[in-house]
Amino acid sequence: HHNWGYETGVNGPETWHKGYPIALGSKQSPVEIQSKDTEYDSSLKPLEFHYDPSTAKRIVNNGHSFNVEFNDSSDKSVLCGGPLAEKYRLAQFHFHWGSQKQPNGSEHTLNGKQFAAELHLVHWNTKYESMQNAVNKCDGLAVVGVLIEVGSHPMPGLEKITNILDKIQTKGKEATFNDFNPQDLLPNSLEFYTYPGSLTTPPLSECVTWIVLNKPITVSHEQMSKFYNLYFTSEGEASAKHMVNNWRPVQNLSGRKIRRSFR
Ligand SMILES: CCN[C@H]1CN(CCOCC)S(=O)(=O)c2sc(S(N)(=O)=O)cc21
Ligand SMILES: [Zn+2]
Repeated sequence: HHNWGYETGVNGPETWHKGYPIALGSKQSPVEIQSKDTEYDSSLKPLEFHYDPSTAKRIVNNGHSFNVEFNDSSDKSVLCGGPLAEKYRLAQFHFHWGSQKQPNGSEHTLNGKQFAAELHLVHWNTKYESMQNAVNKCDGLAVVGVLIEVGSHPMPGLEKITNILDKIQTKGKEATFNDFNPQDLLPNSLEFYTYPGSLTTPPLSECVTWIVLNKPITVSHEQMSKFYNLYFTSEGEASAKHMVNNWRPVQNLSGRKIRRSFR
């Protein structure tokens, strides 16, 4: 089952449980967030992003999305505060999106709305030696989810990314990607929702403290369309498949409480 993907009925989310039984677990992600059903928690601290742009290293098409990878061999780029009891190191960020025809591709939905796309900033708990160790601990990862809508204004912080995507069109391609601060991809407000969940792709480990920002960012149609030009498939593969609709549908909350940082 290492050829999981997003092709409905072939290797898509409905088939993942065959290789990863945890797919049927009770702490799966993403989920639908209904603000009215969340609980304001005054003990939640403000989120603190301490990112050093020099830790940005590489951008890679991994056949599922593209990852901007960071050097996580020291505490130079960390997330703390919010619901987190410890410091979490930034390892990578990536996106999930829809397609030209089916423009909605966010994973979390907010008050019944699915957004065009979603950014995931992936961090692992520094009390565990590595990401590998962290993914099998319930407090191993902290992923910040940023909802993305398409509007008339481009997102300046996204330009550096959309301008290099033509260098990593197919699976396995990579390019150097230095001097980038992911804070340039955040909305003005850091109000957030938080709940215990999982990776939204195999291995679907239930190791994630999810932190979903309440406000979306806005990118332009031109910026979004550059995502649709990527391929799931590697160069020269028989049938080329555009990298579109790489999102998992919402999963059952199964009694989980979603807390919010704002009244
Ligand atoms: C395509 C595989 N995606 C995985 C890869 N990693 C997990 C496995 O790592 C083993 C060392 S990950 O921790 O980088 C990660 S975070 C998310 S998400 N969409 O929930 O933010 C998915 C994934
Ligand atoms: Zn993701």
